[in-house]
Amino acid sequence: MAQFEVIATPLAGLKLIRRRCSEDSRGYFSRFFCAAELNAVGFSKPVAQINQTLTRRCGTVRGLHFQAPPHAEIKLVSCLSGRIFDVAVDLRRGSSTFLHWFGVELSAQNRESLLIPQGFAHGFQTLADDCELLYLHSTAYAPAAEGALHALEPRVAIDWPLAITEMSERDRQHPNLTSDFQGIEL
Ligand SMILES: Cc1cn([C@H]2C[C@H](O)[C@@H](COP(=O)(O)OP(=O)(O)O[C@H]3O[C@@H](C)C(=O)[C@@H](O)[C@H]3O)O2)c(=O)[nH]c1=O
Repeated sequence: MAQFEVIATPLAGLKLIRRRCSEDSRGYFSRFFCAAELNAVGFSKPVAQINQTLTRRCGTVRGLHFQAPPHAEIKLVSCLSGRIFDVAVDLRRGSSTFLHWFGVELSAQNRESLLIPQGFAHGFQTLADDCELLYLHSTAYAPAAEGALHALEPRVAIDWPLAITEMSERDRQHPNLTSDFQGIEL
């Protein structure tokens, strides 16, 4: 039996993954990652790195981040405690949804993850204090390949659910996109 329900989003290749779970009086069992099943729906490379973050304050935004080719990466983003509004932005050159964004609530309770293909920027806003995230990446961290968009980039115009309470100094400094930005050639 499939362990994941795979839900399409309006952005081709970007998928919401709902983990099934079996419960009994002790609690529950839920498969978190399965190479065979998730390869087939877009996590088509081995996991190269797993990262964990804790974000203390409700309303904090992290992102929007991506890695440029040849270090472009697939990410599976999950929220292990708390609630977040998770966002992916299509940066693929020539995409019919170029610069469109998709946002969804991820939480420990809904057991949903966002499977983000190469060519997308990613960010999130915490909807509660003390949000813990787990990221599975297909590519190792490559600081020289890091790219970013400002969370308030006007050409993307993300409708963040809450007032932004905190951002990193680095994320505050990202410049707006220039009018000639054509996206990422994968
Ligand atoms: C992203 C990353 C950062 N670092 C280092 C760099 C820095 O010293 C410290 C904190 O990095 P940052 O401030 O960039 O962390 P953060 O702003 O949380 O970055 C994350 O944001 C979200 C939205 C994502 O999608 C993630 O992939 C990642 O880019 O950790 C690693 O060692 N490995 C990594 O994979």
